[in-house]
Amino acid sequence: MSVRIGIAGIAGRMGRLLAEEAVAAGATLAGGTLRPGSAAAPPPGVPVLPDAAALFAASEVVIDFTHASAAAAHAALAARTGRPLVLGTSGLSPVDEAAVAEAARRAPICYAANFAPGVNLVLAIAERMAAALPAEQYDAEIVEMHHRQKVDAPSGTAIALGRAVARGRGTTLEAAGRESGRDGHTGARKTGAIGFAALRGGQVVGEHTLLFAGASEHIALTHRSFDRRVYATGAVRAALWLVGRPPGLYGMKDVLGMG
Ligand SMILES: NC(=O)C1=CN([C@@H]2O[C@H](COP(=O)(O)OP(=O)(O)OC[C@H]3O[C@@H](n4cnc5c(N)ncnc54)[C@H](OP(=O)(O)O)[C@@H]3O)[C@@H](O)[C@H]2O)C=CC1
Ligand SMILES: O=C(O)C1=N[C@H](C(=O)O)C[C@H](O)C1
Repeated sequence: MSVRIGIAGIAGRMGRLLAEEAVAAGATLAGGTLRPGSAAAPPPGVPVLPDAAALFAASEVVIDFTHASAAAAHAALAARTGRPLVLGTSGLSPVDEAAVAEAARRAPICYAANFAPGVNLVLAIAERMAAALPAEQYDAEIVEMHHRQKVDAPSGTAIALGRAVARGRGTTLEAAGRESGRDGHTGARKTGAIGFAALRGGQVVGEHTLLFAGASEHIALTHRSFDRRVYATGAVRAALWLVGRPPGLYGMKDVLGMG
């Protein structure tokens, strides 16, 4: 019997690709949801379910690439039903992330800023680079560029890169401090802070560069996605991996065996 996958936000850019990739992986599409009140057209042949509760009831695993405002409710449904959840949505607040972590005590949840395998390798390398390059000598700056429709900034991946740098330096992103959106009389850059710059334009799928800027040298690590299908393939892989796992908060590195 093939795994029944449900897709929240079925009419979105990612929702449509997730439906295609789920079928390509041999899964059955249990159905999808639209934003409440939305008039968007779902991909042909995919059953549209009335709400997220119906989606969880019909599915063995649910994939959510929607909007941050929906993440906590989807995580709560995962906890209530025990059904696995793959969460790719970005822009979650600390409160939303705490709700996801709490839900993961009762259901397996795979939450990842980026489901592309290459990005997860970059995150691991970023942590090692940060451990080797002292914060007093190398300023860490993260630059990302995305399509003009993206609604959150900096991207989830940029924040994950910042967290990886902070971990490598034995601290947290909150303690290191974020410097974003510099404009006007900002004062000098703080030593140890992690800088973020977000560019938006055209149809850029996703580009991230982590720069370590020293007085005499720069070292840059760049990842570029050319096709967002790479995220859909990774998320479906995560969904199939998650079925039958015990409750817990997993990441794409666990799916890839890099945990
Ligand atoms: N982790 C990763 O690897 C990746 C993460 N993402 C993230 O995934 C999210 C979606 O991206 P993308 O597909 O480009 O965005 P889209 O806006 O194209 O798709 C999101 C879809 O979700 C719908 N939606 C919003 N709220 C709900 C809800 N409560 N229930 C059901 N559907 C809802 C939207 O409807 P409507 O348009 O009517 O508002 C829209 O159709 C973003 O947060 C993005 O950053 C994207 C790519 C990779
Ligand atoms: O919105 C997008 O498109 C993407 N969002 C994710 C993010 O915020 O990091 C992943 C990828 O960069 C594409």
